[in-house]
Amino acid sequence: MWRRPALFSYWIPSYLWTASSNYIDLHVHHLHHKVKEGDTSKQVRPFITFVLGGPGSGKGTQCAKIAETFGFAHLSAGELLRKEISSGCENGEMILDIIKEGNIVPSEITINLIRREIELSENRKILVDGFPRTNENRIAFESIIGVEPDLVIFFDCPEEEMVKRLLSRNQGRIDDNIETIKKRLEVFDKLNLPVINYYSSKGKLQKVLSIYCSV
Ligand SMILES: Nc1ncnc2c1ncn2[C@@H]1O[C@H](COP(=O)(O)OP(=O)(O)O)[C@@H](O)[C@H]1O
Ligand SMILES: O=c1ccn([C@@H]2O[C@H](COP(=O)(O)OP(=O)(O)O)[C@@H](O)[C@H]2O)c(=O)[nH]1
Repeated sequence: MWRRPALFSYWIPSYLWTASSNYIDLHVHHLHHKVKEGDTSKQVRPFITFVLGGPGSGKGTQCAKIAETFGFAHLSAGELLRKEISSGCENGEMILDIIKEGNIVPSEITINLIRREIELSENRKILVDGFPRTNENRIAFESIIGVEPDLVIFFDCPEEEMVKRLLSRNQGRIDDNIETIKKRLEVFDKLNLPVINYYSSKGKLQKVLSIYCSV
């Protein structure tokens, strides 16, 4: 999909995360071959960061902070799917039924939404929040988009804390009820943890303890 530029003209950073009692500080440890400030060429391969974690672990909250602090574009897969539902498009009803049950939307639908956003964005530093949810999602992304993520951040959070946060999220979400939350937690354990383990084995995973993050 993107022409890989001669030599590496995209970011290959290594991040150092420091967790302390009530905040997380993200330090750029060193940067090699940094994309020049203001380089918005769509020909440059984007620097892709996947942000994973259980439901309510704080992915959206922390992505907003990372995006603001470090100038990333923030694409939330769940938000893109919810927009599809409210747009009344042909897949809307099917997506709604799947989200209500805490299940996973077919890869092709989610990936097409993510791809469209990446293509529309001038920003070459992209945070993909809440995707991939399954190994099947991951493999489909690699095959359709043709790239692997440069970095994967995992917000690790105790289950009881996630439940507490989701029940007080108060955003009127159809899936923030105890029955659907139980299902989402099961799906996370069964399908998303293997993705997290996969990226850990590839040396791409940065684990952050969510209880030490500030809102
Ligand atoms: N570190 C935190 N401490 C307490 N509450 C938090 C924290 N991070 C997020 N929250 C709250 O928990 C809820 C879920 O967070 P959110 O970022 O939406 O999670 P996710 O995107 O992983 O589902 C939100 O109401 C948010 O304000
Ligand atoms: O790649 C994705 C991302 C989200 N979802 C669906 O959208 C819901 C909400 O996801 P989101 O990331 O917004 O919230 P979280 O469950 O992490 O709180 C999930 O339970 C899934 O049903 C999906 O099917 N594929």
